Amino acid sequence: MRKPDVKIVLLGDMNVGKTSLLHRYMERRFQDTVSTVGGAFYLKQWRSYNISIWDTAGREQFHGLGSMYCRGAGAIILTYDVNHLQSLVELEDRFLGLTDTANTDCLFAIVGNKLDLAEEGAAEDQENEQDSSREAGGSCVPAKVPKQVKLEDAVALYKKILKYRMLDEKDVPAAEKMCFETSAKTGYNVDYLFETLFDMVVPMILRQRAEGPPQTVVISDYEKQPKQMKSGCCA
Ligand SMILES: Nc1nc2c(ncn2[C@@H]2O[C@H](COP(=O)(O)OP(=O)(O)OP(=O)(O)O)[C@@H](O)[C@H]2O)c(=O)[nH]1
Ligand SMILES: [Mg+2]
Repeated sequence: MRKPDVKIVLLGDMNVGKTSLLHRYMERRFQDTVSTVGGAFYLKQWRSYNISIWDTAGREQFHGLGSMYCRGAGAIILTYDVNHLQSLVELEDRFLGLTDTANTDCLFAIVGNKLDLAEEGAAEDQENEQDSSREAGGSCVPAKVPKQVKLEDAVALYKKILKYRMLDEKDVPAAEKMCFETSAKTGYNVDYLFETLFDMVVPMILRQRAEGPPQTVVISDYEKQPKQMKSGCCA
């Protein structure tokens, strides 16, 4: 298997559409999903770089695995549902702590998915909506509901994340650049989300290559690893 140059992880509550976003990007379609068990990963070649993208389970029972998936991540996509405020709240309450194991220069994107179901999203559907509604199985169009989460709420969370990670706003990409609204169903903004992040992680890869492999072993990191990791899991 090709060795990934960088790791990107999708985190967020169950049902927000993490798996659907990845399917839309990797397989170019919207299809039925089942709630993810544990996690799964895709390998994407972007220019000459290999990027692993990890899909995680939002269900509470898999919560303990989250920090393991985030270990060494170069970017984390915190995903919520624009029509479900609690899913944004959960990002701060339940998921942010899992990112402690990510790289110190890890990038954060905050993504509000299911924009097609929100009233404000109606005008933003892309030309591939026609295709996706056919794939989704017919003419039944779900009723639109007022959008519960505003983009400014996501921007506020991004700023909280910077505080939590003790980062200065001037050293990281601006909040407005890192907060996205998407629809896995219509494809709206999905390529833009992933490809913006890919472009941003390339300099990290180049920096790592220039520095070469780490010369030291951090014993405390080793001790924190779950026992099963010692026998060759690929995370
Ligand atoms: N209308 C609409 N439905 C979506 C969208 N994205 C996902 N869904 C639906 O929402 C449900 C959950 O989607 P998943 O992608 O399985 O959600 P998940 O975040 O991976 O959930 P877990 O694996 O349980 O953490 C499915 O019924 C999807 O078809 C979207 O952009 N628009
Ligand atoms: Mg899933």
